[in-house]
Amino acid sequence: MKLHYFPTPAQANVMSTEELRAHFHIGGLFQPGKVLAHYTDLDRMIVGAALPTTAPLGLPHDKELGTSFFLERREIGILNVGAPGSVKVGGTKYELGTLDCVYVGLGEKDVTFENGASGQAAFYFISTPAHAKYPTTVVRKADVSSDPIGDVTKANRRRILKYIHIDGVKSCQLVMGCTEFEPGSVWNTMPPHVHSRRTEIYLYFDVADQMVVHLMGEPQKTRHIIMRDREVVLSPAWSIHSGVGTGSYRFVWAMGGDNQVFSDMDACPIAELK
Ligand SMILES: O=C[C@H](O)[C@@H](O)CC(=O)C(=O)O
Ligand SMILES: [Zn+2]
Repeated sequence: MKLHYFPTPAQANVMSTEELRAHFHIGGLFQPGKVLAHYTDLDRMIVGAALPTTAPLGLPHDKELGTSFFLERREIGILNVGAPGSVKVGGTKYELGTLDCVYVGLGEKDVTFENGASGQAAFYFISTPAHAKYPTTVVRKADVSSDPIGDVTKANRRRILKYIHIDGVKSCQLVMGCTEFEPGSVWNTMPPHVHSRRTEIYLYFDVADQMVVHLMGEPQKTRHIIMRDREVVLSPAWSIHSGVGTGSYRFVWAMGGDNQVFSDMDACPIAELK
């Protein structure tokens, strides 16, 4: 499991494109027949993907974890960004349609990913340290309702679908969901914000052959990273995390850290961005 250590804001401000990408961007996470995961120093979040083909795949238990199995001291949120597939937890099989999610709590030894009939299931996961066990729970996309926010004239009309959060599926610290847009809207998280209490990881997907220009960095010293389909960007506490697509896209956001209240964020007014 690759370990990610973060530069300071001052270091990030002067990095080259290549250096910035090496620290904050993860590509190639979805590989047929493999489970790949990266261990970050963002609230010790592990980000990964499982792309089962014919055989089921299990969670890794690499030495970086220091435990005898992946969820011994952790919880995990798994979201299917592909066609239907299933996740088996203990003896129970959970069928997950596109954009369905399963939360699995501390202590579950056997978690496996299985492909569905179409052969295109794609599981994305985020795991955070946990200190109590919450029940394994499936959250279906159809059951996650949300009123749209933003404004078509600002190209940011979108729905924030919250799956694992304080008023939904309970967790120790993980907060996880997905944002999708109304046709023609392409800006996420604009105006941007920071939240020093929590760190955040984005997975951009359904980007097709377009790109998302992801804005990061301190609000008055922004940098950008070009994102392609199924790529991940890491956002430390001091960084904004916002993006604009050249076409339609969706993204999964996930946070670890202190306060789980979604609205607890410090806005960065557009007029003050640099
Ligand atoms: O802290 C919250 C996260 O940054 C995202 O949920 C924001 C987002 O999806 C959006 O505004 O489009
Ligand atoms: Zn945020």
